[in-house]
Amino acid sequence: MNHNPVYLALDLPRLDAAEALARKVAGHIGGIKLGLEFFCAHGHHGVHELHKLGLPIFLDLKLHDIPNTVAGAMQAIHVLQPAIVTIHAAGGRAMMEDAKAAAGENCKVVAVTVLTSLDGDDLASIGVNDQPHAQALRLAELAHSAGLDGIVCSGHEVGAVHKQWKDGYFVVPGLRPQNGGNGDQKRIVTPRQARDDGASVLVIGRPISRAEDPLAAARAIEATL
Ligand SMILES: O=C(O)c1cc(=O)[nH]c(=O)n1[C@@H]1O[C@H](COP(=O)(O)O)[C@@H](O)[C@H]1O
Repeated sequence: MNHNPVYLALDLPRLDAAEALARKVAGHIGGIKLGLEFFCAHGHHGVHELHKLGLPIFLDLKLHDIPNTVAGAMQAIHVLQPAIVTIHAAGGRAMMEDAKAAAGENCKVVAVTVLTSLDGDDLASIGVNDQPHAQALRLAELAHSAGLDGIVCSGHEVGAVHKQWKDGYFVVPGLRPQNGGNGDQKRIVTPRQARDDGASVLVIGRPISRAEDPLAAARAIEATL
């Protein structure tokens, strides 16, 4: 049986609504991604509740602080048994090394390179003069050398990153089916293209959660993979 690479991003303010949505599409996704909105609202309790569905949990906390603080945060979430946790590659090598060392045993630690909501102009405005592609590759190399399991990047970069890091674990958000609107995302591809280019995990939120019929949307995405 093929492993379903889709992790549903549950960016919803209400716990009952998040649980209901996850339950509805559970047969058509491979895991659940709980991010800042969910974690700030529902914390450990919310994660324990979603664990009841029996799907792997991706805790997208995008940690970015001094090494000691990030390592402490990683230890504090062992009890939640996440399958994947995100940190920011821009936190630097020492932060990434210490985060990995502090992670639970079966937890993949992946570093966000360049957010999919940013383009070249956004990078220039924060003093990064490279385009997203070059910056994502640079941070991927740093994450690799720091001993992480993989990175988060857009579908525009995943093919190139895959070529330089053969056994990396690549999380790709910013996915839109053929007929989907961008919203706040600037570097998007289709789920199928990201998978074909080497994505290990496809993060999909609004194309399912905001669809008129989320179950039909999840099924339609699954059928393209
Ligand atoms: O780390 C992430 O998951 C992430 C990184 C990134 O560069 N871009 C990005 O959109 N995400 C997350 O992926 C999800 C995308 O949601 P949708 O745009 O609704 O599919 C959100 O939960 C974001 O927090």
